[in-house]
Amino acid sequence: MVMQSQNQNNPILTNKRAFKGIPVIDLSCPDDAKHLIVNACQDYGFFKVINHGVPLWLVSQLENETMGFFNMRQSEKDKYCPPNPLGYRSNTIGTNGDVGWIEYLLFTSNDFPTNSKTFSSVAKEYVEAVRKLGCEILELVAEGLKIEPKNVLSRMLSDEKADTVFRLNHYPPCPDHRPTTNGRNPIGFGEHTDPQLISIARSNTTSGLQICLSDGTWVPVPPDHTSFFINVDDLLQVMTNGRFKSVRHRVVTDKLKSRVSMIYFGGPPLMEKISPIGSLIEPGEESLYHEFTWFEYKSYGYKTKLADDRLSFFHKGSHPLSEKDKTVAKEYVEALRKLGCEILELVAEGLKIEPKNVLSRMLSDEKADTVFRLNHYPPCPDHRPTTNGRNPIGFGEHTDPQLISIARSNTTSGLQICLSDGTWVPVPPDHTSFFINVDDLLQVQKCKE
Ligand SMILES: C=C1C[C@]23C[C@@]1(O)CC[C@H]2[C@@]12CC[C@H](O)[C@@](C)(C(=O)O1)[C@H]2[C@@H]3C(=O)O
Ligand SMILES: O=C(O)CCC(=O)C(=O)O
Ligand SMILES: [Fe+2]
Repeated sequence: MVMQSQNQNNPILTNKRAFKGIPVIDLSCPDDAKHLIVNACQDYGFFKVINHGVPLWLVSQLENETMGFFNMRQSEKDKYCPPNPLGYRSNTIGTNGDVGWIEYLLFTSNDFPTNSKTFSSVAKEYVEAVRKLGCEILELVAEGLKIEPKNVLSRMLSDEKADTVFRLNHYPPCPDHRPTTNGRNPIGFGEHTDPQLISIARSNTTSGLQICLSDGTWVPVPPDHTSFFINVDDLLQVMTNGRFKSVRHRVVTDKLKSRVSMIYFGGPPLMEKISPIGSLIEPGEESLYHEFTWFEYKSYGYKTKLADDRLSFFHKGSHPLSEKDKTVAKEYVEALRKLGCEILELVAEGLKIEPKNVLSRMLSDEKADTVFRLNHYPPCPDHRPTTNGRNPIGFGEHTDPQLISIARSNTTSGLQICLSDGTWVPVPPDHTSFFINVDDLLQVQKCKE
């Protein structure tokens, strides 16, 4: 029997001739660098910089402090795990069910609460140094693209309200290193693009990072602990009207060595409006993206799963509803919102709480955070019950996080609810009625009474 080695499965080799390696940009020659950077951003959305000016002692000091933190006992590290996605976390990435063989510290601008004063101040100094490097690179991008003024991109990172994220990742050696069913090593950080403008990453000497080329093949990035790797992120793809590619990347684990990476994500101020830069829209071309604020993009993006294509939601050609359908949807949502208010007023009256609009006002507020969802569950041909004896799942069990949800379905059954004793009961469909769910916030409101 011939055993297939992992490399034989690996599409990188089939494409080896086409890919010439990760572009290396020497920042000590800015005149060459600006053109090379533009090419790299167009071809791969990824490149490495050398002679970057960030002191290596600062980089090593931060790596030492970082390992000092991750080497602490689990119970100590768990103390830095606040109820939001910032701070220390292990195994979970984001808040939407993604997991990885990883532990990390996640910080937002200028605030690096850690176990030691030295660690926090070294992190601060490091972020300031890489932010400057980010500005330098974005100015070279502007020069290379001939866009004026040359700080049009970099000013978003230097703005005092810039929304910076800083992340320290630790991927411990992964002992159970059997390749998964698709022949790949277990995942440390699943495939994704970074939502910001640019990301600046430095790792230790352990490999694992891979980037996805435009033809869909994945290539490993040879580690280089003295250099920085630069990613084009989603916003830069939008601002260049798709000329630059936001690079899809992932990290696979190593069986023996632990990997540490430190990544600065350069985001603009939350209220910054993002749209393609006029001079980059070629004659005869159209703006590919709707205008949005970074706040809107981030709020949407942080509700998605890691691997999702967040940009497609803001892509002009791909709005799922026609103009006519959008008007109908708007009218429908407005009618349901009114129904929701009426029900919440009846709830207030029933509970004898005053004033009677105490709940309903939250839906009628002009800033109310409404979500509207249209689901389609195609017939599922492979309808063998799963191992637990149930039919295949269309939408897994959950509670809705809002105040109330108002649902209508066609005549196909499928919805089930869980009773307080844990039994599941089917909801007979009724396409002329609405079904009302008590959501998480209404449960909390009620407990407060
Ligand atoms: C699953 C997620 C984790 C993430 C927020 C998101 O909902 C989708 C984008 C993810 C990402 C990727 C780049 C950065 O590591 C990060 C901090 C970011 O800004 O977007 C993470 C988010 C996270 O880990 O919270
Ligand atoms: O660890 C790495 O090198 C990459 C991690 C990453 O992509 C991220 O933190 O967004
Ligand atoms: Fe990333």
